[in-house]
Amino acid sequence: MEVPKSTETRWSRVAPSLPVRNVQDLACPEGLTEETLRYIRLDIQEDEVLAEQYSEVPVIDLGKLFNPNFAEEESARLRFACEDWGFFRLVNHGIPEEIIASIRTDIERFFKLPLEVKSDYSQLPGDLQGYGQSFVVSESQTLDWSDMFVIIAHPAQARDMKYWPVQPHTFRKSIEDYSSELMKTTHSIVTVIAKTLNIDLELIGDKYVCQYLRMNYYPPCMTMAEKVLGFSPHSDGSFLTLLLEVNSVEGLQIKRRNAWVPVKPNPNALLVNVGDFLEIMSNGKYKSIEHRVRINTKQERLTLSAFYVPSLDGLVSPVTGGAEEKALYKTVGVEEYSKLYMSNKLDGKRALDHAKLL
Ligand SMILES: O=C(O)CCC(=O)C(=O)O
Ligand SMILES: [Fe+2]
Repeated sequence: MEVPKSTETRWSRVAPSLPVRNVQDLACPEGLTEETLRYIRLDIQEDEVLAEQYSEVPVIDLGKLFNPNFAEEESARLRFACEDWGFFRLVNHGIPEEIIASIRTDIERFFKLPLEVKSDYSQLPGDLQGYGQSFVVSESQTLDWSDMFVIIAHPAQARDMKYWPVQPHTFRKSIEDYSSELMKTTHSIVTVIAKTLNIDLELIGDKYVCQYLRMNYYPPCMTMAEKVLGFSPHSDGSFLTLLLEVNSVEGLQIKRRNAWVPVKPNPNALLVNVGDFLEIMSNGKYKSIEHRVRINTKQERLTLSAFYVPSLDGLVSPVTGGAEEKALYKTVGVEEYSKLYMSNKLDGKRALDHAKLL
């Protein structure tokens, strides 16, 4: 897969950084201060939370997708998951346990480093790479009760990176190992997705060339957990996203039939979701679903999201099944769409709504 060299610098124009406070450093105050009060959200949707649907997120077994005895049935389940939920749990994903264990440990260690050390990482060259305050966030995220560290980790691009974080000292290896394993897993899923949509794999080939790893840290908040959000409601501006729950503290909720469904962490699985570009390409058959993160009163939540994004030069068009199926989306330029996604010019709508044909 070709990865355009210019991607890194162009991203800084697509997604300029907004200054945000380091939330972990606010140190879960016992009382409210002026600084923490600004995180109180008046817009937390009071939609129903359906805790009883907790365990219903579809589970897909990657092994079965490639086992001739089960492939047909499992692919049908995958199709249902993408159509009806936009999310699924991936079990039997094939990533060696040691690799997952190392990345988990290193992410935990990373967020425990003193603020000065982590902040140094925000000065690293490479635009889409940085920690906390100086890093790219969209306008709606400036009030999020969380910190993040993002790194471009597509193996081909990562090799060109000259400066890697040196603490924890195994960080680079953990990231590289996880990243390349995950790339293989993603390729397998995409192969099946292409089949279920009856789309030539070649047509999808350039839709998941860039992999961005984003480590999320959601500090607990004793005094006002109910009033803050770790991550504002959003759908992902990716083709596909694969989430690893670094620890098992809950918080993620997904929108389903106008209610929020909490997702129970599963240490042995990944959580996969359809992103905006896949919704467009599937002409709306597969859904890029809104999700958000709530905050815990006592425990920190740690996750690692991997976003698979098309090359900035590319275009994404809806693929229709023939003359009788009308296109419901415009063809979008990836760069232009990403700019819109990151901007605050969405008038309360999602970027995806701008891609829909009326
Ligand atoms: O941390 C989570 O559970 C969700 C993160 C997420 O939605 C994202 O990174 O886009
Ligand atoms: Fe997300």
